[in-house]
Amino acid sequence: MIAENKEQTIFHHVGKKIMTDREIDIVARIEEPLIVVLGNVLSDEECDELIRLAADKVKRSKIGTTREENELRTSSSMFIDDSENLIVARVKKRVSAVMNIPIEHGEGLQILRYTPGQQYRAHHDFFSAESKVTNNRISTLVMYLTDVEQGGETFFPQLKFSVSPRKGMAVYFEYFYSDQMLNDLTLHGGAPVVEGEKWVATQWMRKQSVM
Ligand SMILES: O=C(O)CCC(=O)C(=O)O
Ligand SMILES: [Fe+2]
Repeated sequence: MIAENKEQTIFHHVGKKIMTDREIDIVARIEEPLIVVLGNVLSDEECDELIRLAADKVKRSKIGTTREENELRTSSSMFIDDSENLIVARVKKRVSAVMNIPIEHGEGLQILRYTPGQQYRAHHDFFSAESKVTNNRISTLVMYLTDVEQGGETFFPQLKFSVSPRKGMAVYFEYFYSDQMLNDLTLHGGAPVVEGEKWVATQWMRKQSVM
């Protein structure tokens, strides 16, 4: 039974499909906090193109890419701001429809690459109250651009839940609840890759437009 006092969510899709320019599958969901596993979000070609754009960017210049030195995240990351690119524009439009938030609230697509041993320790995507950030993040879509032979799961330790990376699939979650405890439960990380390479594209949405 769904409790009457269930909190409002941003994600409004029901049933098993989301109709965008692509038919996306709602594979599984946890209700509070809302976590949704999605299938068929990106085509193989779109995944490959996002990886190519990111790899290209690393090669062209070291600007825009950071090899993380801290303990929290050991992967490499870069933002794709290639709005000229037709595939990027199409993906962003789809992502906005899935997340039910205008793309102007998005920070741009962040591409992360993990090689064996690399990981993203458990963290929250929102900024803490002490950070004084006024336009905080409210939701996340992590899209998997590769299959990973072993390891690399997105894990939610408080919920004892994890998602295995699968090319073209994604995991969505949001943390814009009035009950801060629900937001805190969205603690998550990327488990160390054991074998293979893991690439993801993350879209974070903010409460207000960033443009
Ligand atoms: O790599 C993952 O599975 C998680 C990525 C993540 O937490 C993020 O990009 O904020
Ligand atoms: Fe995260």
